[in-house]
Amino acid sequence: MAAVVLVGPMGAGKSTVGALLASRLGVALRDTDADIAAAAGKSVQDIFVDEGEEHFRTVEASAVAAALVEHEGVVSLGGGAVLAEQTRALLEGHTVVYLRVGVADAVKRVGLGSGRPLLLGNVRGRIKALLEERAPIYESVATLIVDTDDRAAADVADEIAAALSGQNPATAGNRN
Ligand SMILES: Nc1ncnc2c1ncn2[C@@H]1O[C@H](COP(=O)(O)OP(=O)(O)OP(=O)(O)O)[C@@H](O)[C@H]1O
Ligand SMILES: O=C(O)C1=C[C@@H](O)[C@@H](O)[C@H](O)C1
Ligand SMILES: [Mg+2]
Repeated sequence: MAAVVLVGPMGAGKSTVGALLASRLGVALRDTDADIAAAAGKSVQDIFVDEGEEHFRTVEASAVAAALVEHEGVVSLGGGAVLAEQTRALLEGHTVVYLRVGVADAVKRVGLGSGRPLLLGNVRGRIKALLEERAPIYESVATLIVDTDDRAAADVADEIAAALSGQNPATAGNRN
């Protein structure tokens, strides 16, 4: 079973913080976007273009279910993985960290949005809408919420590692 699961929108830093956190905890990172791309033999973006978002979400739900059971380290989910009811149910009982990010920082971090099919055409507008729509969903699955705006990824990873080891109980355990 996964030790800790990272959720949050595109640009929150799930993959980046996930790698740093895994190294602090001495475990491996499993990133479900990477799993899906490896299994399909093509990028997430190409899966969206060739097979469509609905197909991607079906594959994603299976990839997340497998990762949560099989992987004992850090699991970083794709930004939209929590849209699946099955995934939200599977997250119950896990330590789930919501990496929160505001529109400005998310836009800065994703740049032109390359490789992120849902941002094509209007990066800022799409990010703003996705953050608004999804914030309550991320909050509902989170056992810990960590703000990432104006912070280095290493600092975010340090806070999570400290909270997990019980050094910072004030920020731990705030499941909504
Ligand atoms: N706290 C941070 N401060 C500054 N830059 C960051 C921070 N976290 C991540 N980044 C940068 O932002 C970009 C996006 O980060 P990352 O790919 O980890 O996001 P993600 O949450 O995994 O997004 P996606 O849902 O698209 O997979 C990367 O270039 C990364 O280096
Ligand atoms: O927020 C989203 O819906 C997505 C985020 C990425 O991690 C990828 O899973 C894909 O680009 C979709
Ligand atoms: Mg990622």
